[in-house]
Amino acid sequence: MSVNDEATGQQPAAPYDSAFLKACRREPVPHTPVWFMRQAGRSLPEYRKVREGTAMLESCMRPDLVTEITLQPVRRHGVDAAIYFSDIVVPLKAIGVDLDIKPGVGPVVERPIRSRADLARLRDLTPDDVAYVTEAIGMLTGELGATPLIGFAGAPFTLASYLVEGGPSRNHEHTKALMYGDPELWADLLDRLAEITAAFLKVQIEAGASAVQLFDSWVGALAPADYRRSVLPASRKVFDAVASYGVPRIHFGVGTGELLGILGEAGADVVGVDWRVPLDEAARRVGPGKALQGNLDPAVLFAPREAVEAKTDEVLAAAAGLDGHVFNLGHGVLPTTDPDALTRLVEYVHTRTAV
Ligand SMILES: Cc1c2[nH]c(c1CCC(=O)O)Cc1[nH]c(c(CCC(=O)O)c1C)Cc1[nH]c(c(CCC(=O)O)c1C)Cc1[nH]c(c(C)c1CCC(=O)O)C2
Repeated sequence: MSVNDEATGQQPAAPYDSAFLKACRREPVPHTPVWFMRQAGRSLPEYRKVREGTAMLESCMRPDLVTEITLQPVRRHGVDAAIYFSDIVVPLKAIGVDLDIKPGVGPVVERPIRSRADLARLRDLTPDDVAYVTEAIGMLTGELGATPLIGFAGAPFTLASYLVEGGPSRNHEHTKALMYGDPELWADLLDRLAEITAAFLKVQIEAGASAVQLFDSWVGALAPADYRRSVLPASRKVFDAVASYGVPRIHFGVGTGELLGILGEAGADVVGVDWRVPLDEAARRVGPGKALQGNLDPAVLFAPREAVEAKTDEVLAAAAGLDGHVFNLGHGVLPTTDPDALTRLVEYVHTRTAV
């Protein structure tokens, strides 16, 4: 029996029939589905316990740990989807980029990529490079039963920002210097990253992921014209490469209010929205034919329960007229969030939206 059926004793239906995938396909749902970006991670004591003594990247390569950590938030919160436990830099590590994830800092790249010679170091990703992903997803889909698994990857711009800066960056100055200063090298770098990303998403879908999310977390740093010229072609290439599988494709970035219309053009079926733009306004900007995902401010979870419920009602009211809504936070779960507040939130959204 799968993790979510133990409570009900019901026979699992297929992930295809889940509220999450129905909402992504803009079909009627029994309740608004909920999952949280970064639901698997530091807000959970059981996560900290199993991660003890194992470095982040090493845990991503251990199918037993990946399976356990991915399942933890499904068991605890009853979310409508699992997200595969990994990190956006895992495929880069897999092709030999000398990087590490430093606790409290994020991904750090030993030798940043800033020249044509550096670019030559980014080789193709083959399924054999990430055999542990195929193995872990096989284990996971068995355990998850009817609960869908979301695969993910970092989008070319966000990956490039780590590779070019050499680590996390507030202003992305080296990244933008390359983008404006050597457009040809920039385009080749993003194209290379699009190929690696597409290959990584294909591995996850072929292993059993029911949907994929492309995280372009830092793309909100760009003006719309620069996004259109210098980033959109690479993101579109990723979405096109996985279109034929027919699994929903989600596209998310932070601070993308001014980009929402163009983000829609990259090809996703679902557009993720941070908390700065209400969902009804986001729907006008994205245009018809796409579901939306979001968008409660993750910091709201630090307020008393009544305030969380009031802010959740605002999100649900703005989502009322949408053609497909997946409830999520506007960005990842903050590490010091009370896990019980997340469990209550799932229950609250399910109750308020049950038909
Ligand atoms: C930009 C980005 C990264 N990684 C990711 C993004 C895009 C999402 C976003 O915008 O938040 C994506 C990511 N990273 C992780 C997941 C797991 C799945 C999930 O639960 O969402 C996902 C989807 C695990 C992780 N990735 C990381 C952790 C923390 C490491 C730990 O627990 O020791 C986890 C659980 C490390 C990481 N990796 C990265 C950062 C900024 C950090 C945090 C650094 C820190 O504060 O320690 C790069």
